[in-house]
Amino acid sequence: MGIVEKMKEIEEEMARTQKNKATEYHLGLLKAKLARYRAQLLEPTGKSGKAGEGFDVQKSGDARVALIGFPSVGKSTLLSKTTKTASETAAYEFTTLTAIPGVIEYGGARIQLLDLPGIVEGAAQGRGRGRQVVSVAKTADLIIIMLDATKSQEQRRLLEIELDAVGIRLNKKKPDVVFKQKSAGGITINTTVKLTHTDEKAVRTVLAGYKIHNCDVMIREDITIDEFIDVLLGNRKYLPCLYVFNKIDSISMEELDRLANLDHSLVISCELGLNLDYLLEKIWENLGLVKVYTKKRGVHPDLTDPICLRKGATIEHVCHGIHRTLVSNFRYALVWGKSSKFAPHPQKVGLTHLVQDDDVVSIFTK
Ligand SMILES: Nc1nc2c(ncn2[C@@H]2O[C@H](COP(=O)(O)OP(=O)(O)OP(=O)(O)O)[C@@H](O)[C@H]2O)c(=O)[nH]1
Ligand SMILES: [K+]
Ligand SMILES: [Mg+2]
Repeated sequence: MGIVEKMKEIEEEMARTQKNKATEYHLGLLKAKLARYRAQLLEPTGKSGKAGEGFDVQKSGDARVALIGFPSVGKSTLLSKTTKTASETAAYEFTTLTAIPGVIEYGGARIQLLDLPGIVEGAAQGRGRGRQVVSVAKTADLIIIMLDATKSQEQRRLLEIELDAVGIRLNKKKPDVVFKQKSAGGITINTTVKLTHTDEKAVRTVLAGYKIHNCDVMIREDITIDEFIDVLLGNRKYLPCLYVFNKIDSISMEELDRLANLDHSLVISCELGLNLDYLLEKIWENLGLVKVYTKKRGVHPDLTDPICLRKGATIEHVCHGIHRTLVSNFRYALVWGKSSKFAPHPQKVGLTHLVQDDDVVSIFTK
């Protein structure tokens, strides 16, 4: 029996099993088993390139955004409208058959936008090019789930299931759980909050399911058992996601209003170019990019060519952005802007200083 069939059997058994106190642990075990099979399913199967890479597209620029959606929702139209790259668009499904990268230039950043083939239900299990598509999604810094505003809302849930199946968690933080495996000493479970979605026994059952008999677990958040399994497996990707409803030229104002107000959602029309600027703004915001301008002694900062960094970046990252060897000759830096505690005056800082958006930085070397 192949993995997909085995998974199907477990899913069927889970569906058959009534959910109550008595079956909770059995269901927990089944869930753990299912998650293990899913992981196996995603193991690379030999020749087709790098592990889980899917399509062979080089990452470039400051961040990568992946366009995920059913066929013909307008993904390629969006790429063609927001970048200099043209991707074939047509009224028929599966027009796009491979990954097509374009570059969005925004706020001094170069953001790689990946147009991808449309995916269908069962993509994660290998239907169509779905598995490749969802693998590429895992390499992105932001996912755009593109939806056809004229079609049923069911689309969104189906896409979420596909991404979930490959370990992508959308708009979620990594659960606050510390898990440490040991070679002896049994299982210790500590909790700092009251668990309302699961309990210690369920956690122990799952650990048994993974044949883990010695470990320390510290739970610092009211997690579900699924979230605990995520921590255990460890290879989950927690990514921001924007739900973009396209083709609003073809829906009523009431419907438009409703969609625009959903969480993490916005509405656009690629065809009419409606709201595309707002989309770019939201992409920037959700990527959490920070731009820093550099300044040489005695001259004005170069405002045309910022260095783009991730939120949480330090002066050390700025140095790397300028030159590879700068860090080894580093003496101190002066920073102007939001991160200077003497703003509007500069602050003298070291390599570990956190920079903020729009800071100006001067590096002084030995
Ligand atoms: N009404 C309307 N149609 C649009 C809009 N954007 C795209 N379309 C149309 O939708 C159809 C599909 O567009 P594509 O860009 O090829 O869609 P896709 O998601 O890339 O499709 P696949 O590559 O097949 O997965 C084309 O006929 C487009 O002209 C829009 O904003 N409004
Ligand atoms: K199409
Ligand atoms: Mg396309």
